[in-house]
Amino acid sequence: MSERDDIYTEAHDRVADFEFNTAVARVFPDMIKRSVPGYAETVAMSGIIAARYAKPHTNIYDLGCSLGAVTLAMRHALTAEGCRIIGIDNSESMLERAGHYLALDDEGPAVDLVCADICEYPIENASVTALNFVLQFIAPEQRLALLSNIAAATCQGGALILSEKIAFSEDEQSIQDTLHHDFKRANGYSDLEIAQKRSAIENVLIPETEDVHRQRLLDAGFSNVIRWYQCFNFVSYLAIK
Ligand SMILES: Nc1ncnc2c1ncn2[C@@H]1O[C@H](C[S@+](CC[C@H]([NH3+])C(=O)[O-])CC(=O)[O-])[C@@H](O)[C@H]1O
Ligand SMILES: O=C(O)C(=O)Cc1ccccc1
Repeated sequence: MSERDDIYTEAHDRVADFEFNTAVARVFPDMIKRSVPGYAETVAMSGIIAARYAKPHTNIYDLGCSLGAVTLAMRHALTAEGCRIIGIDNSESMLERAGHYLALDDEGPAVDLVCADICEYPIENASVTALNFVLQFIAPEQRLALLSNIAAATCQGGALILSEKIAFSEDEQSIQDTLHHDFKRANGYSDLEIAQKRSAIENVLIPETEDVHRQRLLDAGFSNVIRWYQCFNFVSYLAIK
């Protein structure tokens, strides 16, 4: 089992920007489970959706794969013949650990893990791509280019599975934030941990509204966007080419 996330327990005068370093990789399964409401369901359903949209002899991408949770969910669910799964992350600490999990798993199609920036990596012959809580970490001005690359590489009838922390109008924002913080508190995070993590991610994780996400997915070349899951401010979309 993963170690407990105690990264923000001590008080700091100045909280550094959040990074996917070795300390975060070590506690990541605990951190994401206690921080993202519905994370386990999102991962499991990404496998179910990938199986429905995967086409034989295409590539299945997990962009920003971290420890490979979605990579493995897709690997276990796929039934289309001759697919290749490619998990990409630019954090060496994450990928090294993903490699250990993958080595314990031998069920399903071939998986390649690649250490690269997803904004630079060539995506080709895709039927399914997952971006599970990753686009939110890409600079907003780079998001359309990334989604356009994915759409251009995706075959007709293929899909993008996109999960994000999203933003709302002012009134709803404060309700959703309060409920998210209640969720974190119920999972054992103190008010200090919640406040320090909040300032660490402030300039690093940039949420956008549902309208912005939907319009950009259409502009990128997807023809249909549906919301298939929401728990508080964490939402999952299916964009179909
Ligand atoms: N430019 C980039 N290129 C490659 N990787 C990147 C980049 N920017 C960020 N990352 C990677 O995106 C991942 C985001 S976590 C994804 C969870 C996973 N999908 C999961 O379903 O468990 C989400 C979270 O921590 O909230 C990290 O591993 C980063 O290194
Ligand atoms: O912890 C938070 O407040 C989040 O928004 C989710 C999260 C989960 C893991 C790393 C960074 C952000």
